[in-house]
Order: sequence, then structure tokens, then C-alpha cells
Amino acid sequence: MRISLENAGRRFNREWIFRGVTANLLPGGRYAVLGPNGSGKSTLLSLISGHLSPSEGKVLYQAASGPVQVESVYRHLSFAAPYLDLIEEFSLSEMIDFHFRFKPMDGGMDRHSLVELLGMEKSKHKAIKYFSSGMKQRTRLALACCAATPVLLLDEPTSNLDSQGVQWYEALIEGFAGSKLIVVCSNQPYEYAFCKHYIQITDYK
Ligand SMILES: Nc1ncnc2c1ncn2[C@@H]1O[C@H](COP(=O)(O)OP(=O)(O)OP(=O)(O)O)[C@@H](O)[C@H]1O
Repeated sequence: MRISLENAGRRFNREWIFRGVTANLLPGGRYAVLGPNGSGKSTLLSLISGHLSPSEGKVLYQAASGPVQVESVYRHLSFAAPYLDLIEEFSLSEMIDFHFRFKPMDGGMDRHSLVELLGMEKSKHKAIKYFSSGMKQRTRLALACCAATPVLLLDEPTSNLDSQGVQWYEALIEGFAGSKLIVVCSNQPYEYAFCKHYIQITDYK
């Protein structure tokens, strides 16, 4: 999947958050969206994911099979962010089953190996609402990284993770990045150490 931003800008009411973003996000590319708090990183990620439309310019999606309309791009994307809700009433096992009814799981994985990867054997029947914030974040990351989609979008991936969790995240990326196009919004260099390309939001003010 190739995602092209053509002179993309977004404003809320009268305030422009960014303008004139032109970038080609290529298959297998690793991109970090950088900038201080409140600069517009999450907003740009929402444009890339198709959750928000640009106020000016275009965001275009091109799969190997041809152009993809924004309405159906979600099928090609996996997304993890601390503000994305999990289904709190579900147990971990139920959450995994539910998630992968809509998205194929990475070839080598099944529910059991995903629980093992999370290190949550003892919690697989526990309701997500009783998970700690770090356990929830690990669950979001594992669901996103283990989906067989060509695009992986991560917003502040290690928020709520302790140092062991950060190492776990690094191993997760190494294990599952494969040939995916990855975009990470971050302020923490260790979250995007694997990225080769940078989009500085402050360049587009
Ligand atoms: N729906 C909205 N309506 C109005 N303003 C919004 C909306 N969403 C975001 N903003 C504003 O857009 C600006 C950029 O917010 P955004 O969350 O994209 O920044 P960020 O760089 O991701 O911040 P952080 O690093 O703190 O997560 C902020 O001023 C925010 O208040």
C-alpha cells in the first residue's frame, strides 16, 4: 500500500493545525511523525488512516490491486493508540477472537500464540476492564502488529509501558514489521529508532 499526501492541510474551526503536507509513504517504509505536544501528530495520523478528511489537499491510497477509496481503506490498516478503546466487557480471548474476525491474523499466529506473546496466559479469561493501563496498551499493540495488514499506524506506542514493556515493544516491531508500511507518531526516540524517514509537523505550520 502506498499513501500519498498531496498538499494536505487540516484546520479545526479557524485554526490551521498544519498545511501543505506532501509526502509519499511507500510500501515497507518506516516513517516517524515528530513534533511537540499539541502540534498535530495525531491529527495527521487520523488523516493518513482516513478517520479525518483533509480541509485542503488530498490523501490517496494505492494498493497493489489498484486505487483504494477512503471508505474501505480501514481494511488495509492496523492502528494502535492509547486513546483507542478496547471492548472492556470482553475477556482477552474474546477480544482476540473478535478482532481477528475482521482482519486476518499474521500467518504464523493463532489465539494461543498471541496470548503467549503478550505473556498473559493467566489473564486470558479476565475482562479487559480489569486490565492495568500497561496491559491494555500491550493488548492494543499486539492486536495491531499481529494483523496481516500492509499498513501499521502507531500513536505514542509505549505510553503506559514500563522499561520491560518498551523492550517488549521493540521486539514486537522487529518480529512483525516485515514489509509493512509503518507510521509512528512520537516524542520518544526509542519508539521510532527503526524509522528511516521523518515528518516534522512544525515544518508545515
Ligand atoms: N476535534 C478537534 N476539534 C478541535 N481541535 C482539535 C480537535 N482535535 C485536535 N484538535 C487540536 O489540534 C491540535 C493538535 O492536536 P493533536 O492531538 O493532533 O496533537 P499531537 O501532536 O498529537 O499532541 P500530543 O503529542 O499531545 O499527543 C491541538 O491544538 C488540539 O487541541
